[in-house]
Amino acid sequence: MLAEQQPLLRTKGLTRRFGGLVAVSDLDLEIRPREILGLIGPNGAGKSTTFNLISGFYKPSAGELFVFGENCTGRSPLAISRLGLVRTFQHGSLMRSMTVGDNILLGTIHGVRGSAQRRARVAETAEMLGLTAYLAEEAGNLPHGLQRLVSIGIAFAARPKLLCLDEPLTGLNQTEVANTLAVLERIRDEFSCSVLLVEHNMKAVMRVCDRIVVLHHGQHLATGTPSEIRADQKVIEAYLGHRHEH
Ligand SMILES: Nc1ncnc2c1ncn2[C@@H]1O[C@H](COP(=O)(O)OP(=O)(O)OP(=O)(O)O)[C@@H](O)[C@H]1O
Repeated sequence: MLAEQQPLLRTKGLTRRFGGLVAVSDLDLEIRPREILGLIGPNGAGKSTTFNLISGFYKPSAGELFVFGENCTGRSPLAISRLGLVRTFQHGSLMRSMTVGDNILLGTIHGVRGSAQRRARVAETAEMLGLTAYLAEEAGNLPHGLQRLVSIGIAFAARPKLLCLDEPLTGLNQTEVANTLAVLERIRDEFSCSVLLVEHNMKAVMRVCDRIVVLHHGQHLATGTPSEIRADQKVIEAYLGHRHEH
């Protein structure tokens, strides 16, 4: 198989139990180069657990995780991030009392050598996110939507090959959502970076994702393009028929 056709990430039978509860069960999924993959499902479906398993924050109870072809099962989050998989956190990952520029600089620490190169990376990242005018502002003073973009900026400053975003649209207004989706498309198209998007905003997921994986009760329910998922009877019954946005 040609390198560019290999999935960036693949799970095989990935399982995580918490006591008697199986939060993720026997999950096979793959993330391909240059795609935005949505991970959706009702509350408690296992999305966050999957996200934590993929980024190394949880160890699987069973199954395997391959990142860029390497077996990463049981590896630490730092070891996995050094391969080029970077994640954000549901409630943002920024330092409120630091400037936007210094926040983005944090994201360059492991991946970029030399202060001039780091400054250039911060400037390029800020430009890409539309944050150049705010570089000297304290991050905590920015509107919520811009703070969320700064969190993406910190993660993207490392120039990952796979960017994993945990509910990046929560609390954003329509303009901010549209803005963030445009950023995700640029990340995919201009930097050839894949994005894993865990998100409850279905309209946004349907608009921006190339493919979508649906979980239900910790199990894989469906995978497909947005139009395939919208038309999937199992998905409509389990999820899309109800309104689970929050
Ligand atoms: N650390 C934990 N300890 C015990 N149970 C957990 C833990 N994390 C998750 N669970 C349980 O695992 C199941 C899956 O939870 P998870 O948070 O992965 O779902 P989710 O799809 O992300 O939900 P939401 O949309 O509400 O964020 C739930 O029943 C949850 O209560």
